[in-house]
Amino acid sequence: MIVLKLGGSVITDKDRAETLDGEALDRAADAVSKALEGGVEDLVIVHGGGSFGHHHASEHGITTTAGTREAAAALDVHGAMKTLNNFVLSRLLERDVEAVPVHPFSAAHRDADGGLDLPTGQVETLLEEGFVPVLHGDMVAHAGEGATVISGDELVAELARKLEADRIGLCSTVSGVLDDEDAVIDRISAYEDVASVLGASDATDVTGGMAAKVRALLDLEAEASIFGLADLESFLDGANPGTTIE
Ligand SMILES: Nc1ncnc2c1ncn2[C@@H]1O[C@H](COP(=O)(O)OP(=O)(O)OP(=O)(O)O)[C@@H](O)[C@H]1O
Ligand SMILES: C=C(C)CCOP(=O)(O)O
Repeated sequence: MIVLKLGGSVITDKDRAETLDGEALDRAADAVSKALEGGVEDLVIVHGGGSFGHHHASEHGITTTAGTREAAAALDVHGAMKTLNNFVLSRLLERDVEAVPVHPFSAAHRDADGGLDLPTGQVETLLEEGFVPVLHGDMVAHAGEGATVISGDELVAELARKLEADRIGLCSTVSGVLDDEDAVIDRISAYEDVASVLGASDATDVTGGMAAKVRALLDLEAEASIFGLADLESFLDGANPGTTIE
C-alpha cells in the first residue's frame, strides 16, 4: 500500500492563480503509469492545492483553523480544487490509469478541537476493486468554524494511519527538506533538530509549507519520504529518495 502526494507546488505554477504546470503533471502521470505497469498494486494518490486552492483560500481568509460560513467562499476553494482534480484525473486516464476522485468535502469533518474524522471505507473498496483513488486538499466541515481548509498533507497522514500504508511519499517542488546551506537532509527524527530551517512555502499557501509537512509525517508509525519530481519514479520503484522522516 503506497500513499503518494503530488504537491500542488509541483503540478501547478504556484505563483499564478489557477495555472497548471502541465509538463510536470505529465511527468508525474508517466511515473505513476509506469509504476502500475511494473507491478505496484495498491496506490492512493492525494494532490495539493498549488495555485488553485491556496489562491482562493487566501483571498477569502480561510485557513485550516479559521473557517467560513459563506457557501460561495467555500465553493470557490472547493470548485478550484475540483478543477485541478479533473486535470489530474484526465492526465492519468490518458495513460490508462484507473483513477477516480474522492472529494474530502463530501466525506470528512473536524470536531471543535480540530480533530479530523475521515471515513476510508470508500477508498479501501475502490482499491480492492482495482481503482486508483485520487483525493485532494479541500474544504471540510468544522464544528464551531463553518468550513476550513484541509491540506493534502493531513489527508496523507490520516490515510497512512487508517490504511496502514507501507510506504508514504510526498513529491514536492524541492528535492527534500533542505538545511541552511540548501543541502538535502537525509533523515529527520525530531522536529527540534530541524525547526530552525523549516519554513512556510515561498508562494501563497494557507497550510504551512514544509514545517507543517514535517510535523504531520513525524506523527506516523511508518517512514515517509519527501523528494522532488525527478525522484518520483525511483520512489515508486521502492527507493527512499530525498529526506526520510522517521
Ligand atoms: N527547509 C526547507 N526545505 C525545503 N523547502 C522548504 C523549507 N522551508 C520552507 N520550505 C518551503 O516549502 C515549500 C514546499 O511546501 P509546499 O507546501 O509549498 O509544497 P507542496 O506540498 O508541494 O505544495 P502544496 O502545499 O500546494 O500542495 C518549498 O517550495 C519551500 O518554499
Ligand atoms: C488550499 C487547499 C484547499 C488545499 C491545500 O492542500 P495542500 O496544498 O496539500 O496544503
